[in-house]
Amino acid sequence: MDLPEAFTNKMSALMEPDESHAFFETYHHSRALGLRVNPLKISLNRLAKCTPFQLEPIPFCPDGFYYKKESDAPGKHPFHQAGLYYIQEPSAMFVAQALNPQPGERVLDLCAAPGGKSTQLAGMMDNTGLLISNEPYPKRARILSENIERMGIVNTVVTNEMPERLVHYFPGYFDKILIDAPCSGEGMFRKDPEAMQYWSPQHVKDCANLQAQILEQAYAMLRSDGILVYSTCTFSPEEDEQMIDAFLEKHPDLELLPIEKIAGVANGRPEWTDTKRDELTRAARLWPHKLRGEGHFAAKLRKRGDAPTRTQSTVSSVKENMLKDYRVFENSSLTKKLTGSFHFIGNQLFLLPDGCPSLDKLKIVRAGLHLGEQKKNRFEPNHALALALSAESFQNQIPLTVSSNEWDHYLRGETLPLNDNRKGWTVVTIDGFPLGWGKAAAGTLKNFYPKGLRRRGLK
Ligand SMILES: C[S@@+](CC[C@H](N)C(=O)[O-])C[C@H]1O[C@@H](n2cnc3c(N)ncnc32)[C@H](O)[C@@H]1O
Repeated sequence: MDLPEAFTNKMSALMEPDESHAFFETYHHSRALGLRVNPLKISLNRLAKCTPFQLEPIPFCPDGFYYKKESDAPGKHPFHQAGLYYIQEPSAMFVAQALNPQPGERVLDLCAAPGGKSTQLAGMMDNTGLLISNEPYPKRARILSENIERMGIVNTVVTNEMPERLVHYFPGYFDKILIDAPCSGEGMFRKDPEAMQYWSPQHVKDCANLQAQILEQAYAMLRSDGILVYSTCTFSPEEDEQMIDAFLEKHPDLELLPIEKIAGVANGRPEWTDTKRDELTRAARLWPHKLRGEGHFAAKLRKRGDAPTRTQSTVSSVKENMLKDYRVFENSSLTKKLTGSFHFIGNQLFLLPDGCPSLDKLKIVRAGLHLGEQKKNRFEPNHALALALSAESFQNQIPLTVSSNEWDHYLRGETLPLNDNRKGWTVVTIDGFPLGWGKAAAGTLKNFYPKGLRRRGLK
C-alpha cells in the first residue's frame, strides 16, 4: 500500500523505530472485519448459533464479533435486513462503551452518520430515554435514519442540523454526548484507500480547526456533571491528544476521566503535546499493531462546572380522536395497544421517545418510532413499525426461513403466493424476525418492502 510520504515521515518521527516498524507492517495485511450484535433483537449466543459465518468474539467489545472474509458478505444476508447485527469496523466498537450510556438518559450523538455508534448507544440504552442522533449532511442523515430504522430503534430522534443550531435548542441539556469527529481518517487507509487521496498535512490542520469548534458546541450542550466522549479514527496528535489538551486548557472545569484499557487498548500519548500533561495517558488509543482493528482515539471528559440551561417544553400527545384510523389498523393487525406520546409531522404519525423535547423548527429526519401514514380514512403502517416490534406483536405473519429462497423474492419486491384466503396487513418474518410488510388479498401478498431498500436484499 502506497502511504502518503508526509504521513510515513510524520509517524516515523513520532514513534520509536520498533513501534513504527510494527505499525507500518500492518499495511501489508488485510483489515479486520467486524459485526456487532443488536441486543434489541437477539442475544449473542443465538446469533452466533444461527448465522452461517464463522464468528470470533472481539475482546474489547462484548457485543462484537470478527468475521473471517469479505466473501462472507454479512451485509447481503437477510438477518442484516432484519436488523440482527450492524457491520462495523472493530476498533470503532470501543467508543460507545467508553461513553457507557444508561437506560433513561438524555444522550446526543453529534456527528452520527452512518450510525455505527448511534445504533450501539441505543442498544446500550435499551431503547429508552432519549438519543438525539445528528448529522449535518442530508444524504448521510438519510442513511443514518435507515440504519436506525433497520435496528428497530425507537428512542431516537434523527436530526439534520449543524451543531451551532442545536446549541440554541439544547444548552446544558444532555447527560452524555458523543463527538465521533470528522477527521483526517488515517485509521481508514486499509478499509478505504481513497481516504489517502484526501490526506495532507493541511487536511489534518483543517480537521483540527473544525473539531475544536465542534467540541465547544458540545461543551455548551452538556449538563453540569455530564460526560463527553471525543473520538476520531485518526492517529494525528493534532486531532487527538493536542485537541484534548487545548480543550482542557480552555475549560478548567473539565476533568479527563480514565478509560479502562483492555485487550491491547493503549494509553494516550502526552509526549505528543506541548504541555506533556500526564493525565492524557487516561485517553485511549487503539492501534492496528496492538489489536485487530483499524485504529481509533477516544477521550472521556466530565464537566464539573455549571451549565446554563433553558426550560424545555416536551411534546404532548395528539388527542385520541386523531388516532381513530391508526387504532382501527392496530386492532386488526397488532396484538398489543401502543401507548405514549403520539405526534404527527404532516400526515406521518410517530410515537415519540419519553420526555421528547419540542421539535419545532428543527430539521427532523425521524422522530422515535415511525408508525405510518394517515391516508384518507385509513392508516398505512411504516416499514419502521415492522422492524421495531417482535414477531409476536403481529396478528398475521408469513414465516419464511433462511433455507428457502422465498426471502430473496420478498426482498426483491416481488409478490408472494399465499395458500389461504387471509386479508390485510401481514408481516413477513425470517426465522422468526420481522423483515417487512405485505398486504394480503385474493391469494397473494402484495409487497410493501420499501422500494429504496429492495435491491440490497439480493444474494
Ligand atoms: C467519523 S464520521 C461519524 C461516524 C459515525 N459516528 C458512526 O459511527 O457511524 C463523522 C461524521 O461527522 C459529520 N460532520 C462533518 N462536519 C460536521 C460538523 N461540522 N458537525 C457535525 N458533524 C459533522 C460527517 O458528515 C460524518 O458523517
